[in-house]
Amino acid sequence: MLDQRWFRAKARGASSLRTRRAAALDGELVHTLVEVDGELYQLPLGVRDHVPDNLEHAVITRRGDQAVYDATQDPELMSRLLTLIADDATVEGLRFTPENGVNLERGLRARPIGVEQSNTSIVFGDKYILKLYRQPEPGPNRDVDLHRALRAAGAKHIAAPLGVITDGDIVLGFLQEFLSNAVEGWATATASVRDLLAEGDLHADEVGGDFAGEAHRLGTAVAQVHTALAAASGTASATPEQISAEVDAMHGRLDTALAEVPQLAEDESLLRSAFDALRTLGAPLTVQQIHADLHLGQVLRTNDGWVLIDFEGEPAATPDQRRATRSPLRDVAGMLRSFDYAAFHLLAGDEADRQQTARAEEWSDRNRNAFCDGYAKVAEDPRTQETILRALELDKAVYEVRYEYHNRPDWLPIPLAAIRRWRPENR
Ligand SMILES: Nc1ncnc2c1ncn2[C@@H]1O[C@H](COP(=O)(O)OP(=O)(O)O)[C@@H](O)[C@H]1O
Ligand SMILES: O=P(O)(O)O[C@H]1O[C@H](CO)[C@@H](O[C@H]2O[C@H](CO)[C@@H](O)[C@H](O)[C@H]2O)[C@H](O)[C@H]1O
Repeated sequence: MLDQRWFRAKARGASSLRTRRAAALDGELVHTLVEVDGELYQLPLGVRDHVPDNLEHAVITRRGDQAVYDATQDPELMSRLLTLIADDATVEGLRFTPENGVNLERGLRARPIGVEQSNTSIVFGDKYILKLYRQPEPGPNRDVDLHRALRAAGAKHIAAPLGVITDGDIVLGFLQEFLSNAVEGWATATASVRDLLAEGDLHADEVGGDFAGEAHRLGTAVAQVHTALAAASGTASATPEQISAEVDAMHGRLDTALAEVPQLAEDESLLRSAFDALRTLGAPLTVQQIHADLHLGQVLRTNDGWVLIDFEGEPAATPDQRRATRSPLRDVAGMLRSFDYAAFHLLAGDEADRQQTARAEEWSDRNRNAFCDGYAKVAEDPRTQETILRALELDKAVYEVRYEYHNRPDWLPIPLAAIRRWRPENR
């Protein structure tokens, strides 16, 4: 577990492991929930006498002739989960439930999605994708609930929810429509930047891979999802106490980042005054349910348009924090930061080449503006709320500084440079 991306407490390690529940779904598939230092993890296990060569990498332990291995890597065992959902089955207290009115196709070949993520996802044929939550929590599951609410509101721009696996009030798995012709926003955006940087003499609007049309459509899609979420679960005006608590939280996140990343110190006062400016906003701040972890890796471009995925919320947030209503501008800020990342990630770690830096800035400005233009077709133009947007972008950049410091130190200059671009002499 310590080697897996989904094991969140890597830095801390693990000192105790306890099996909370083990359910034999059949002779070879054993569903387990284990507690590591009090935190719950989902581990579907395969148990076989003879493990085929292509599953050797998944073996966890052997008991005599029997091997115990990570069942998510075994297409045959995963296909059984789809059959159980299609059958609306209950086995050993686990419920496998299709969404109302959904008839699932059985017998589709399963394959793990293959990318290391916070959870483990399995694709069935080219039709369905099942996300197994590695750290499932008792109580409402935001990803499932918001997909259902958006579906009920007739929202486009999401993948249809098709079924769930539950254990009492714990959602273990979420089956959705698989968008087989989709490509991730991050891949298409960065391909566009690569085209631009390869063409030293051309501007962002002159190269074949210009992304502005896509950024515009993406802005419209995000605003439509916000409008649908507002219709489904309402909006409110944040009280002065709520705003104050949010500003305090921003300062708290900054305190933590400053203690860990010395390079952030020179911009401390810029950051603090951007956060404090929220305390004296002249206008009300509207809050509602939002995506809450939006970036170019959370959007897929299909033949029909953009789709937002993964409504779990911020990875590090507590369940209560995830359920809280937030300003939709937080999602906008996340996406604006992502355009900045896409523009500058190819240059991270290199000596600054002025021409390429200028091109990357141009790409970022062009696509950030196109996104806001697209958003403004459906909802209020985010750029009219400059103070809020600045504070939210900087708060996200502070989060990213810590994230990169711990996970991808080569990319640390990306959020640090973004913060520096807010210095008055650089505006
Ligand atoms: N409905 C879908 N159709 C096609 N691909 C998807 C779909 N949902 C997720 N994916 C792919 O699976 C990856 C992981 O999904 P995500 O919901 O972000 O899981 P995690 O919580 O593990 O990050 C995504 O980055 C995307 O490439
Ligand atoms: O795993 P999550 O998708 O919940 O998010 C975490 O990892 C992201 C990186 O995969 C990280 O995003 C940062 O890098 C992205 C490019 O890889 C960029 O598009 C985002 O704008 C940037 O924030 C995210 O912050 C982290 O929570």
